[in-house]
Amino acid sequence: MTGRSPILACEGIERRFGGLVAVTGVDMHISHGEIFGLVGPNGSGKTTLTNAITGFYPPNKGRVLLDGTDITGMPPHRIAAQGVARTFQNLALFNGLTVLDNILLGRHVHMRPSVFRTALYWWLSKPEEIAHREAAEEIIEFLQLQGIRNELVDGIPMGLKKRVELARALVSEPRLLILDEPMAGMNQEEKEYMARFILDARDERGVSVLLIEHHMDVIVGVCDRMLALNYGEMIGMGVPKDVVADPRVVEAYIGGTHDAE
Ligand SMILES: Nc1ncnc2c1ncn2[C@@H]1O[C@H](COP(=O)(O)OP(=O)(O)OP(=O)(O)O)[C@@H](O)[C@H]1O
Repeated sequence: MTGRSPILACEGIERRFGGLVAVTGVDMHISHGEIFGLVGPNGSGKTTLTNAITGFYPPNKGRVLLDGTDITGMPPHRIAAQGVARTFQNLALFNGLTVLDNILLGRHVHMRPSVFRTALYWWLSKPEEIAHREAAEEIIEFLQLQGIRNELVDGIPMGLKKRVELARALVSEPRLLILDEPMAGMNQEEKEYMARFILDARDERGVSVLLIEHHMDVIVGVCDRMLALNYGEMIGMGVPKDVVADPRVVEAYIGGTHDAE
């Protein structure tokens, strides 16, 4: 590990919206193979930091480095092409398409434009499209989605929708996977499944993970290190069991709208 750049480094990140400072002074890094948690009460800047990393809202100050390469201010599609995949807090699946087709869309970063245009309809016709389908099938098996692969996403339960989103992110073969509240609205059993899949993605597929999550039991159980934000500022970083016991973090959660479960 010595001498190797972290998969992600954020240096002095600040993002403002008009007069509102949504995130400021964020310095953090994620090592290769690490599962890194990001917590904070509502409005503390978690999504803004994620958007600064992924190019949706570039930072006003600071730098974002991916495996040592400065990606600050690159448009989201170029950052995705560099190997950064994300899932969204509010699901971003395509209703009217099947589970398989939604997952196949995650291959777009590997498709030539002409292939992408026709992928959903003609993917059986060429070796390249067959390779994309094989990648999708492999992820379907990995995430145990075989039983619903041909169902429309519209009708499947929320826990499975979240899993399909994870599948669509993983099928792009990312180096860094950013998961924005992948367990929101899940029951205990679904949460345990999702936690297992995240660990397996790291262990078996070598993906590094930035995990935004309100469920502290998940953060403590799954993450190697974590960062806590409050009002856009860092209030704790380190090993989860220490950070969640930090009085500033406890206070932020008691004062906020989320319970530290
Ligand atoms: N596009 C935007 N325009 C204006 N203000 C914004 C924008 N995005 C976020 N904010 C503000 O920035 C602050 C941080 O919001 P952000 O969504 O990053 O917090 P969060 O920690 O992700 O919250 P939640 O847990 O509710 O998702 C909030 O005050 C929010 O209102």
